[in-house]
Amino acid sequence: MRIAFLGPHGTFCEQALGSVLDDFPGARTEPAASTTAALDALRAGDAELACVPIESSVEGAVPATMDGLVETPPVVVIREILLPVRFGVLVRPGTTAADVATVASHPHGEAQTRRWLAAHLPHAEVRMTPSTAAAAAAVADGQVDAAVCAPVAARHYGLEMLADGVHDTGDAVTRFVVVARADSTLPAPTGTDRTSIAATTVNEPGALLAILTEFAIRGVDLTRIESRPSKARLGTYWFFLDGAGHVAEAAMGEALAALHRRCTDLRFLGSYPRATVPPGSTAPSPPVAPPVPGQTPADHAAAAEWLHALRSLPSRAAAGPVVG
Ligand SMILES: O=C(O)C(=O)Cc1ccccc1
Repeated sequence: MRIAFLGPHGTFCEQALGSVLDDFPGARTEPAASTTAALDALRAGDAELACVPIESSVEGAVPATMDGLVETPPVVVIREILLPVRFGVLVRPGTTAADVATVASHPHGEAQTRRWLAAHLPHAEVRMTPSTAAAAAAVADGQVDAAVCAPVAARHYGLEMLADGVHDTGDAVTRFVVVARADSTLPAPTGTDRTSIAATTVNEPGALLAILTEFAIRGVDLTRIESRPSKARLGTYWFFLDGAGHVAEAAMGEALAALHRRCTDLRFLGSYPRATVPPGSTAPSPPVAPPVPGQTPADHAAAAEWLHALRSLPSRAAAGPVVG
């Protein structure tokens, strides 16, 4: 099995994937030049899975991933990974801060170190690269003077650390997803799962509220909401929603069925185990709402059983029209 990931070697994405690789025995990891390229490799059949960053606790969504998830042919998330991130500034050996005229990073790397860069390298021009490790490679090639990236990139590209721990906000966590083609198998429910969808709806007052209500009335804890342009015309959007639960469970399944009746387009983007921050990190895991009384899986099962019993009562043919 081939797993494409946001490369080159030395990205946070590679670290995230490495942390779950034992669960994909025999997998071969293959660096892709960008998030879009990793998802394209998956869709083209050049990889069976793709691992890409989807959001960070500091900078929010990774737009290329959100957009890539709703392209066709359809893909689904089968796994999420939470990785605490720490940034360093890497340079060619012997470079001092005074020598740094250009510094490169992934947009999320720049966003998470903006204040540090303004304070310590105020005259450096900041350039964007498809990944933090691509920035490190550009330093090694002499295209830029410094990279904001994972400290581990130093040994991949023969660089040295000019400064470590340069992030503006401590305890930053990035969420990565492992994505498969939609015709592959669905992860079995674990009891602590997350389901992702993307929906479009008509433009009328209350349309989004109606979508949210389908989850609320079934006690589904929504864990994320994002919107992205549909790209068809200005003012039309995909709404991306994540909720606690698995499509195989009654509450989530019924909510999705209701959305199918209500939305102009609905994409199922996967049900997969909810990740926590790895042990040893001081960063907190995402919050989880307690179950709503009357809406637990056991409550749904009891209600379904009751309905099934009602429907199993012997039925009588309806009386025909009275003639004469
Ligand atoms: O570029 C990388 O190394 C990535 O994996 C994407 C990213 C960039 C910045 C913070 C977290 C993840």
